[in-house]
Amino acid sequence: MSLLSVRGIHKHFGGLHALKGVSFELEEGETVALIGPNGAGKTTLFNLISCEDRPDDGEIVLDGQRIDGLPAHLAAARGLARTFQNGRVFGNLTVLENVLLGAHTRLEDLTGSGSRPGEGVLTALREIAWSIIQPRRFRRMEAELTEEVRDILSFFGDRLLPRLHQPAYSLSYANRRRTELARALALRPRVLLLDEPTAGMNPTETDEMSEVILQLQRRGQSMLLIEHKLELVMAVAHRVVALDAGEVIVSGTPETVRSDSRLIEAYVGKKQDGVAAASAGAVLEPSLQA
Ligand SMILES: Nc1ncnc2c1ncn2[C@@H]1O[C@H](COP(=O)(O)OP(=O)(O)OP(=O)(O)O)[C@@H](O)[C@H]1O
Repeated sequence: MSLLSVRGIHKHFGGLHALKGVSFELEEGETVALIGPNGAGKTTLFNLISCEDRPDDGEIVLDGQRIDGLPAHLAAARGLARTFQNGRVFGNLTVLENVLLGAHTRLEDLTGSGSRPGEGVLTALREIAWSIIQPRRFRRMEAELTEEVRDILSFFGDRLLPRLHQPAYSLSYANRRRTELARALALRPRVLLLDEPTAGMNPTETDEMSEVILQLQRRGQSMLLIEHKLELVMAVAHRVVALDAGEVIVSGTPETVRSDSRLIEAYVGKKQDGVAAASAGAVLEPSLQA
């Protein structure tokens, strides 16, 4: 049984049929890259898998259980964590606080508080009460979580650790994106969804992120990755699923997908008749930006 199964997903936005029966699998420990030109439906698919939106048809199964249509916080509790294309951190919180937020779902499990949308104040009161009733246990847990945050931040070398207590607004763009990824990792996700983790990064930062992804892979982390940079896809993906206009046009190993004429067609927008030697790699390097 696959860790994540996406089966026959359809999504409409008014008259636009954004996803047309998309299916693919993610196995335990695998990194699958979702590629495709702008507007292909990649982010829409991420929004459905992370349960920020629900499909019109089809099903999404994590570890044998359907998750499509669940509230997003329950999907997170089942082990889905994501990062966003534009990077989302809380500017006024420190790096430590931002990453601790990622562990919040697990903290709730321990305290039994289990927040729901609209219950923010009640949840906070319950947690404060809990910390007063069991201060030693709470402090121990906090110390353990802080240690865990340090461990996660060490993935990024000395990029974040020395900045543990700095507010996120004072960080560079690349460090804010690293902080966001660290927060997702603090959830200890079964499946990590990375939406263009190197967008806006320079080549050195991109190489570093590629190394982080490979490190996560070695630890057995299962990942779905949206990425336009072909070099990064080739370096980290076990398999590639290429979308165009809401449909899977080709899937397979990076090498086979890269040289598939359907991918070239999707990006270039017309048949490459007579271009015998062309491969998607040759046509699309250095990035898959449409
Ligand atoms: N909330 C929405 N309302 C209306 N249309 C939407 C909405 N979200 C996405 N779309 C449309 O659905 C299609 C797929 O968009 P999506 O953002 O998923 O593509 P993408 O492959 O992620 O593109 P990009 O690489 O540019 O991020 C596009 O035509 C987009 O305009």
